[in-house]
Amino acid sequence: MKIASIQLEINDQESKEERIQRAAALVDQAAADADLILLPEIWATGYFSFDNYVKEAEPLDGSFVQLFADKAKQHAVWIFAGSFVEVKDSSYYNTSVMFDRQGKLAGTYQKTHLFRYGSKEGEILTRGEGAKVFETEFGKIGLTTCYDLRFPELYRQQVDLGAEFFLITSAWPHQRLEHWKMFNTARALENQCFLISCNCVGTTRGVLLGGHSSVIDPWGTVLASSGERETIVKAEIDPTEVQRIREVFPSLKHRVL
Ligand SMILES: NC(=O)CCC(=O)C(=O)O
Repeated sequence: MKIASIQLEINDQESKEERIQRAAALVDQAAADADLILLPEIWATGYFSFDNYVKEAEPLDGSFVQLFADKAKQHAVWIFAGSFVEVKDSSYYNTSVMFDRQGKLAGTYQKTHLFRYGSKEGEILTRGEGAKVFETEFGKIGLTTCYDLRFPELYRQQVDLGAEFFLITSAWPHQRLEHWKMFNTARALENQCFLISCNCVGTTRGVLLGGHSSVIDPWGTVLASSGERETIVKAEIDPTEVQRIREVFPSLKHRVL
Protein backbone atom coordinates (compact mmCIF):
# COMPACT_ATOMS: atom_id res chain seq x y z
CA MET A 1 0.00 0.00 0.00
CA LYS A 2 1.71 3.18 -1.23
CA ILE A 3 0.94 6.40 0.61
CA ALA A 4 1.42 9.98 -0.62
CA SER A 5 0.61 12.73 1.90
CA ILE A 6 0.60 16.14 0.20
CA GLN A 7 1.99 18.65 2.69
CA LEU A 8 0.59 21.75 1.00
CA GLU A 9 1.86 25.29 1.51
CA ILE A 10 -0.80 27.80 2.53
CA ASN A 11 -0.16 31.53 2.13
CA ASP A 12 -2.36 34.62 1.91
CA GLN A 13 -1.58 35.38 -1.74
CA GLU A 14 -3.39 32.49 -3.44
CA SER A 15 -7.14 32.46 -4.03
CA LYS A 16 -9.22 29.36 -3.30
CA GLU A 17 -9.42 28.58 -7.04
CA GLU A 18 -5.66 28.96 -7.54
CA ARG A 19 -4.91 26.73 -4.57
CA ILE A 20 -7.33 24.07 -5.80
CA GLN A 21 -5.65 24.07 -9.22
CA ARG A 22 -2.21 23.74 -7.64
CA ALA A 23 -3.32 20.94 -5.31
CA ALA A 24 -5.00 19.11 -8.20
CA ALA A 25 -1.67 19.22 -10.10
CA LEU A 26 0.11 17.78 -7.04
CA VAL A 27 -2.51 15.01 -6.89
CA ASP A 28 -1.78 14.23 -10.57
CA GLN A 29 1.93 14.05 -9.71
CA ALA A 30 1.44 11.90 -6.58
CA ALA A 31 -0.96 9.52 -8.34
CA ALA A 32 1.83 8.15 -10.53
CA ASP A 33 3.03 6.10 -7.55
CA ALA A 34 0.33 5.90 -4.87
CA ASP A 35 -2.65 3.88 -3.70
CA LEU A 36 -3.80 6.53 -1.22
CA ILE A 37 -3.30 10.30 -1.43
CA LEU A 38 -3.98 12.73 1.43
CA LEU A 39 -4.53 16.50 1.63
CA PRO A 40 -4.70 18.74 4.74
CA GLU A 41 -7.44 20.55 6.69
CA ILE A 42 -9.57 23.34 5.11
CA TRP A 43 -6.67 23.90 2.72
CA ALA A 44 -8.67 25.40 -0.18
CA THR A 45 -9.94 28.31 1.91
CA GLY A 46 -7.02 28.26 4.36
CA TYR A 47 -7.82 27.08 7.89
CA PHE A 48 -7.02 30.42 9.52
CA SER A 49 -9.02 32.53 6.99
CA PHE A 50 -12.13 32.45 9.16
CA ASP A 51 -13.58 35.52 7.40
CA ASN A 52 -13.82 33.45 4.19
CA TYR A 53 -15.49 30.39 5.70
CA VAL A 54 -19.12 31.33 5.03
CA LYS A 55 -18.59 32.82 1.58
CA GLU A 56 -16.42 29.93 0.37
CA ALA A 57 -18.53 27.13 1.90
CA GLU A 58 -19.87 24.47 -0.45
CA PRO A 59 -22.42 21.66 -0.20
CA LEU A 60 -21.31 18.03 -0.30
CA ASP A 61 -22.41 17.87 -3.95
CA GLY A 62 -20.45 21.03 -4.88
CA SER A 63 -17.52 21.50 -7.25
CA PHE A 64 -14.77 20.85 -4.64
CA VAL A 65 -16.04 17.35 -3.90
CA GLN A 66 -16.72 16.65 -7.58
CA LEU A 67 -13.19 17.62 -8.65
CA PHE A 68 -11.54 15.14 -6.26
CA ALA A 69 -14.09 12.42 -7.06
CA ASP A 70 -13.08 12.90 -10.72
CA LYS A 71 -9.36 12.84 -9.84
CA ALA A 72 -9.78 9.57 -7.88
CA LYS A 73 -11.55 7.99 -10.85
CA GLN A 74 -9.11 9.41 -13.41
CA HIS A 75 -6.10 7.93 -11.59
CA ALA A 76 -7.88 4.89 -10.07
CA VAL A 77 -6.50 5.90 -6.66
CA TRP A 78 -7.97 6.44 -3.18
CA ILE A 79 -8.02 10.14 -2.25
CA PHE A 80 -8.58 11.51 1.24
CA ALA A 81 -9.06 15.11 0.04
CA GLY A 82 -8.75 16.56 3.54
CA SER A 83 -11.50 18.90 4.69
CA PHE A 84 -13.46 21.87 3.37
CA VAL A 85 -16.14 24.15 4.82
CA GLU A 86 -19.40 22.37 4.13
CA VAL A 87 -22.74 24.18 4.21
CA LYS A 88 -25.77 22.05 4.99
CA ASP A 89 -29.20 23.33 6.06
CA SER A 90 -27.71 26.76 6.94
CA SER A 91 -25.10 25.19 9.25
CA TYR A 92 -21.37 25.00 8.51
CA TYR A 93 -19.04 22.05 9.16
CA ASN A 94 -15.34 21.13 8.86
CA THR A 95 -16.01 18.12 6.63
CA SER A 96 -13.43 15.62 5.33
CA VAL A 97 -14.06 13.48 2.30
CA MET A 98 -12.53 10.21 1.09
CA PHE A 99 -13.00 8.71 -2.40
CA ASP A 100 -12.38 5.19 -3.65
CA ARG A 101 -10.68 4.21 -6.92
CA GLN A 102 -13.99 4.53 -8.78
CA GLY A 103 -14.42 8.10 -7.55
CA LYS A 104 -17.25 7.10 -5.20
CA LEU A 105 -17.54 9.00 -1.92
CA ALA A 106 -16.34 6.26 0.45
CA GLY A 107 -16.34 8.26 3.69
CA THR A 108 -17.13 11.65 5.20
CA TYR A 109 -16.31 12.98 8.66
CA GLN A 110 -17.28 16.24 10.36
CA LYS A 111 -14.65 17.42 12.87
CA THR A 112 -15.81 16.59 16.38
CA HIS A 113 -13.60 18.86 18.51
CA LEU A 114 -13.71 22.40 17.13
CA PHE A 115 -10.62 24.44 17.97
CA ARG A 116 -11.20 27.56 20.11
CA TYR A 117 -7.68 28.69 21.08
CA GLY A 118 -6.78 31.61 18.79
CA SER A 119 -9.36 30.20 16.40
CA LYS A 120 -12.90 31.24 15.44
CA GLU A 121 -13.73 27.76 14.23
CA GLY A 122 -15.95 27.03 17.24
CA GLU A 123 -17.97 30.24 16.69
CA ILE A 124 -18.68 29.60 13.00
CA LEU A 125 -18.93 25.84 12.64
CA THR A 126 -21.13 23.10 14.08
CA ARG A 127 -19.36 20.06 15.45
CA GLY A 128 -19.72 16.53 14.11
CA GLU A 129 -21.02 13.53 15.98
CA GLY A 130 -17.85 11.57 16.84
CA ALA A 131 -16.11 8.41 15.69
CA LYS A 132 -16.60 7.04 12.20
CA VAL A 133 -14.82 4.12 10.55
CA PHE A 134 -15.00 3.04 6.89
CA GLU A 135 -14.38 -0.27 5.15
CA THR A 136 -11.75 -0.06 2.40
CA GLU A 137 -9.67 -2.48 0.33
CA PHE A 138 -6.80 -1.88 2.82
CA GLY A 139 -8.79 -2.49 5.99
CA LYS A 140 -10.91 -0.29 8.28
CA ILE A 141 -10.04 3.40 8.27
CA GLY A 142 -11.01 6.05 10.83
CA LEU A 143 -10.99 9.72 9.79
CA THR A 144 -10.24 12.59 12.19
CA THR A 145 -9.19 16.23 12.04
CA CYS A 146 -6.36 18.14 13.73
CA TYR A 147 -7.49 19.21 17.24
CA ASP A 148 -9.24 15.82 17.54
CA LEU A 149 -5.71 14.42 18.09
CA ARG A 150 -5.80 15.73 21.67
CA PHE A 151 -8.77 13.53 22.57
CA PRO A 152 -7.61 9.89 22.87
CA GLU A 153 -11.10 8.56 23.59
CA LEU A 154 -12.14 9.36 20.01
CA TYR A 155 -9.40 7.07 18.66
CA ARG A 156 -10.29 4.31 21.14
CA GLN A 157 -13.88 4.54 19.94
CA GLN A 158 -12.62 4.11 16.39
CA VAL A 159 -10.65 1.03 17.47
CA ASP A 160 -13.81 -0.34 19.06
CA LEU A 161 -15.44 0.14 15.64
CA GLY A 162 -12.63 -1.92 14.08
CA ALA A 163 -10.18 0.79 12.93
CA GLU A 164 -6.76 -0.37 11.73
CA PHE A 165 -5.73 2.95 10.14
CA PHE A 166 -6.13 6.54 11.28
CA LEU A 167 -6.06 9.25 8.60
CA ILE A 168 -5.61 12.74 10.05
CA THR A 169 -6.06 15.98 8.17
CA SER A 170 -4.56 19.06 9.84
CA ALA A 171 -3.61 22.73 9.94
CA TRP A 172 -1.45 22.49 13.07
CA PRO A 173 0.74 25.49 13.93
CA HIS A 174 4.51 25.27 14.35
CA GLN A 175 4.18 26.77 17.84
CA ARG A 176 2.95 23.41 19.16
CA LEU A 177 5.00 21.15 16.89
CA GLU A 178 6.26 18.97 19.75
CA HIS A 179 2.66 18.24 20.78
CA TRP A 180 1.86 17.32 17.17
CA LYS A 181 4.73 14.84 16.97
CA MET A 182 3.91 13.28 20.35
CA PHE A 183 0.20 12.90 19.60
CA ASN A 184 0.89 11.38 16.18
CA THR A 185 3.10 8.71 17.71
CA ALA A 186 0.96 8.15 20.81
CA ARG A 187 -2.33 7.68 18.92
CA ALA A 188 -0.69 5.12 16.60
CA LEU A 189 1.13 3.24 19.37
CA GLU A 190 -1.57 3.12 22.05
CA ASN A 191 -4.14 1.90 19.52
CA GLN A 192 -1.80 -0.33 17.48
CA CYS A 193 -2.91 1.30 14.24
CA PHE A 194 -1.16 2.82 11.24
CA LEU A 195 -1.44 6.60 11.49
CA ILE A 196 -1.07 8.75 8.39
CA SER A 197 -1.24 12.51 8.88
CA CYS A 198 -1.27 15.44 6.49
CA ASN A 199 -0.43 18.90 7.81
CA CYS A 200 0.07 22.24 6.02
CA VAL A 201 3.17 24.42 5.82
CA GLY A 202 3.62 28.13 5.14
CA THR A 203 2.50 31.26 6.95
CA THR A 204 -1.10 32.38 6.83
CA ARG A 205 -2.82 35.17 8.78
CA GLY A 206 0.32 35.46 10.89
CA VAL A 207 0.38 31.77 11.83
CA LEU A 208 3.37 29.61 10.90
CA LEU A 209 2.18 26.08 10.13
CA GLY A 210 4.12 23.10 11.40
CA GLY A 211 4.38 20.50 8.61
CA HIS A 212 5.90 17.19 9.76
CA SER A 213 3.18 15.12 8.10
CA SER A 214 3.93 11.53 9.05
CA VAL A 215 3.38 7.84 8.43
CA ILE A 216 3.65 5.86 11.68
CA ASP A 217 3.26 2.11 12.09
CA PRO A 218 1.31 0.24 14.85
CA TRP A 219 4.57 -0.19 16.82
CA GLY A 220 4.98 3.60 16.96
CA THR A 221 7.84 3.69 14.47
CA VAL A 222 7.90 6.78 12.24
CA LEU A 223 8.24 5.32 8.74
CA ALA A 224 8.23 8.69 6.97
CA SER A 225 8.02 12.31 8.01
CA SER A 226 8.94 15.65 6.55
CA GLY A 227 10.20 19.04 7.55
CA GLU A 228 8.53 22.39 7.11
CA ARG A 229 8.49 22.78 3.30
CA GLU A 230 5.86 21.87 0.75
CA THR A 231 6.46 18.25 -0.24
CA ILE A 232 4.84 14.89 -0.81
CA VAL A 233 5.57 12.52 2.08
CA LYS A 234 5.74 8.97 0.76
CA ALA A 235 5.83 5.52 2.37
CA GLU A 236 4.99 1.96 1.46
CA ILE A 237 3.26 -0.04 4.18
CA ASP A 238 1.99 -3.56 4.69
CA PRO A 239 -1.56 -3.39 6.11
CA THR A 240 -1.26 -6.93 7.58
CA GLU A 241 1.26 -5.50 10.09
CA VAL A 242 -1.67 -4.29 12.21
CA GLN A 243 -2.93 -7.79 12.97
CA ARG A 244 0.62 -9.17 13.30
CA ILE A 245 1.63 -6.58 15.91
CA ARG A 246 -1.69 -6.94 17.76
CA GLU A 247 -1.04 -10.68 18.05
CA VAL A 248 2.64 -10.43 19.02
CA PHE A 249 2.01 -7.73 21.63
CA PRO A 250 -1.70 -7.95 22.52
CA SER A 251 -2.08 -4.82 24.67
CA LEU A 252 -5.49 -4.04 23.15
CA LYS A 253 -6.71 -7.43 24.40
CA HIS A 254 -5.45 -6.62 27.91
CA ARG A 255 -7.81 -3.67 28.39
CA VAL A 256 -9.82 -3.91 31.59
CA LEU A 257 -11.83 -0.70 31.13
N1 LIG B 1 -6.65 23.22 13.27
C1 LIG B 1 -6.63 22.82 14.52
O1 LIG B 1 -7.51 22.14 14.99
C2 LIG B 1 -5.42 23.24 15.32
C3 LIG B 1 -5.22 22.44 16.59
C4 LIG B 1 -4.04 22.93 17.38
O2 LIG B 1 -3.33 23.83 16.95
C5 LIG B 1 -3.71 22.32 18.67
O3 LIG B 1 -4.43 21.42 19.12
O4 LIG B 1 -2.71 22.74 19.28
